[in-house]
Amino acid sequence: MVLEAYKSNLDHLPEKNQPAIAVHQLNHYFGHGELRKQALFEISLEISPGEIVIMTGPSGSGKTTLLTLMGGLRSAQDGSLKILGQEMRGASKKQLMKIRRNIGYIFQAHNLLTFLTAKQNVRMALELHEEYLNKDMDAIATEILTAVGLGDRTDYYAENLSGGQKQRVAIARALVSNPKIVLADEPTAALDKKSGRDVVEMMQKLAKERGCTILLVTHDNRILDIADRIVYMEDGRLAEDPNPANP
Ligand SMILES: Nc1ncnc2c1ncn2[C@@H]1O[C@H](COP(=O)(O)OP(=O)(O)OP(=O)(O)O)[C@@H](O)[C@H]1O
Repeated sequence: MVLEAYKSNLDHLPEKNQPAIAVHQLNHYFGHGELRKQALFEISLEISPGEIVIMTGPSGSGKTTLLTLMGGLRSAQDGSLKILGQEMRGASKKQLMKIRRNIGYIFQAHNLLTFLTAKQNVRMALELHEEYLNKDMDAIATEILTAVGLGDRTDYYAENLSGGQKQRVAIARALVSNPKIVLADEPTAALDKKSGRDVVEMMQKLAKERGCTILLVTHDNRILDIADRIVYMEDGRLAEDPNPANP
């Protein structure tokens, strides 16, 4: 009953008015007792549906911690964190799972299964969603791989693809089920300048076509221009970049 109510809450989400991500006074701590260390301090941030936000800032400033909290990959401890209207603090495992199905994840180490083909890697993401089980998942996987420029590589094993191609497969895999949110952590870190640029432009294009919200963590100044907005993290605190055109 509760789950049903929650499902209908998600299905009828007033997307235009409600932020995709709403963070309010979020604190996060690692360790216990004397070793307890605060990593995030009073973070507040709202991201609208369809918005592309880049988070940047020095190493160790808390970017990955915040991203994994938003992805429901670690538990929110203090403050409020709403993803697609669902409060993540105190959420049940079921609620977290439901939210995770609406999120695509792209990490630096693309995490492809190297013994599967590009198409099989993308298909796996669809198999997690009941609504695709009766559909032609191979055709859907092929379509998105073509959209990221890999139409002629669908049957290549991931281990035989270049770094840039693997990252494009990871993008196809993250976006194939039309997630409402994509969280990307340093998606260009392992790529040369041209491949990095291609990959983020691909993400930007697919996200805009599909109305998907993107939060992307990067140190890569060359890709800041794809963002609608840039936020800056330092020492666990967040600030809107005062001058995003000249990082
Ligand atoms: N599992 C953990 N246990 C203890 N401390 C942690 C843990 N994960 C992160 N930290 C600490 O929290 C702080 C923020 O780390 P985080 O990885 O979020 O930073 P970051 O901005 O993503 O850094 P980078 O750009 O290097 O990835 C750092 O001081 C880090 O040492």
